Amino acid sequence: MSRNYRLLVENAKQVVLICNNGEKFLTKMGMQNLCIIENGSVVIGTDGLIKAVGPAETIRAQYSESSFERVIDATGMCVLPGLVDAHTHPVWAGDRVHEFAMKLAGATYMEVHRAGGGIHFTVEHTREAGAAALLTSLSGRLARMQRAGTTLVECKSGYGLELQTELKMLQVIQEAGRSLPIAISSTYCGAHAVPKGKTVAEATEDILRVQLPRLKELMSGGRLRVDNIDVFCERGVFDLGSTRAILQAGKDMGLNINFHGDELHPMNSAQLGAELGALAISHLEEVTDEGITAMAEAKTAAVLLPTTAYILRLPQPRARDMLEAGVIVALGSDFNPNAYCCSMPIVMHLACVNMRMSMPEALAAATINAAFALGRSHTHGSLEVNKQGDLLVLNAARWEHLIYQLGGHQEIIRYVIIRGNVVHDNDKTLGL
Ligand SMILES: N=CN[C@@H](CCC(=O)O)C(=O)O
Ligand SMILES: [Zn+2]
Repeated sequence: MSRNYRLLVENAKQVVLICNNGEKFLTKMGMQNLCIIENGSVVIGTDGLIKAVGPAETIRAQYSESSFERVIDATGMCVLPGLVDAHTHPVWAGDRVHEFAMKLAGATYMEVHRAGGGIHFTVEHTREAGAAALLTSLSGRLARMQRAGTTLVECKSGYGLELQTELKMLQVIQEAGRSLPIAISSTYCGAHAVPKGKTVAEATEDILRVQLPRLKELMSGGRLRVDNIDVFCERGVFDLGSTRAILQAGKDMGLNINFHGDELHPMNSAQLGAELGALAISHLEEVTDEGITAMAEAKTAAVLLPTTAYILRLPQPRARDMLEAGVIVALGSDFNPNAYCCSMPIVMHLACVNMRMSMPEALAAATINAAFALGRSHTHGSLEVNKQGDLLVLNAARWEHLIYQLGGHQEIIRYVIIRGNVVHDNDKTLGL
C-alpha cells in the first residue's frame, strides 16, 4: 500500500484492542476476556482514524511501500485505547478544600450540603465567575485528565441552577471541545440541586418552562451542542416524579438520559431509568436487586464512581452483583470539588480493590463501556478499524501496570495520542 499515513506505532509487546467484532459494549465473560495482540502494530490515517491493527509482521508486509508522518517504535511497550471518563463535573469556580477537612472529621455529604457547602457553595462562585476564567480552569483540568490517559470525557453543567449560568457552563464546555484535542460529551445538569429559595416543584417548573425550551432553541439553531440530560435523583434533592418529568422532557428534545441515581438512598432510580430508556445511570451505591435486573434488561449502563464511595466513606456500589446480572458496567472519575480526581488509572485501581472488579473488567469499563454510556462506542473505546485513532503507549511490557501502579500513571504513560497526533509525550514533559 503506497500511501501516506499519519502514524505507525510498531512492534508493541501488547496491543490491547478490548474487542474486535464491532461490539457496542461488553458484559460478563466479554469483560473478562479482552482481545489482546502480542507483538502488534497500529496504523492511523491522515483523517485520524485507525486503518489497521494487527500482528507487527503482517502490518509491516502490508504497509512496506507506505510513508508515515511519524513512526513510534513501541518495542517492549504496550498500546491501549484512550481511556473514557463517563462522569465529570469539571466547570466550576471556588475552592472547597476546607470541606475535605470537615468530611475527614466525620461530616456526611448531606451535612456539608445543608451547612451551605457542597453544590451551593460552588453554585455561588460559578454564578459570579466569568466565562473566560471558567474556560481557563476547565482547560487546565481537561489537560490533566488527558495526561492521565483520558481521550473522551463527559462534562456536566449543574453549578448554575438557573438559565444564564447553565448556558454559560455549556458554552464553556463547547468552547473547550473546539479548542482542545480531548473529545467531550456535554451534559445539561440544571437539576443538580434545588436552588436556594425554591421548592422542588418551582425548580422543576423553571427547568421545564424556562431552561429546556431555551436550550432546545439554541440546539436546533446549531448554536449549542448538548448530548445528555442529567438529574440528581435523591432524597431532599429531586424526587422520582420531578426526575421523571425532567428526563422525559430532555429525551423528547433528543438528549440521552444519563443521570445520578440511588446514590445516598434507594430511590428506585434504576427502575425509573430502565423504564425511560436511559443510556446510563451513575452512582447506584444504594441500588436494589430489582434495580439491577431492570438495568440489565434495559441495557442501561451503570456508571460506577469509586472515588465518591472512597471519599465519602459510602458503601461500595455492588459491582460484582451488577456484573453477574449482565449489567453494562462503566467507570467515571466523578471529578468535582467533592472528589478531586482527574485520573482514570486511579479510578480503575479503586474499582479493582474496593469494588472487587478484575483488571480486564475495569479496563473494559473505562473504555468500551464508558464510551457506550456516552453513546460513542461506535467511534471510541476499542482499537478497531475506522474508529478514532486514540491510544496510549505505556512504558511497560504488560498493560496491567497501568492499574497496578497506584498513582503511577505519570511515569507509566509514555504517549497519549488523539486522532493519530501525539498530544502528550512524557519524556518531553519531564525533560528526561
Ligand atoms: N451527587 C451529586 N453530584 C456530585 C457532587 C457534586 C458536588 O459535590 O459538587 C457527584 O456526582 O458526586
Ligand atoms: Zn456527579
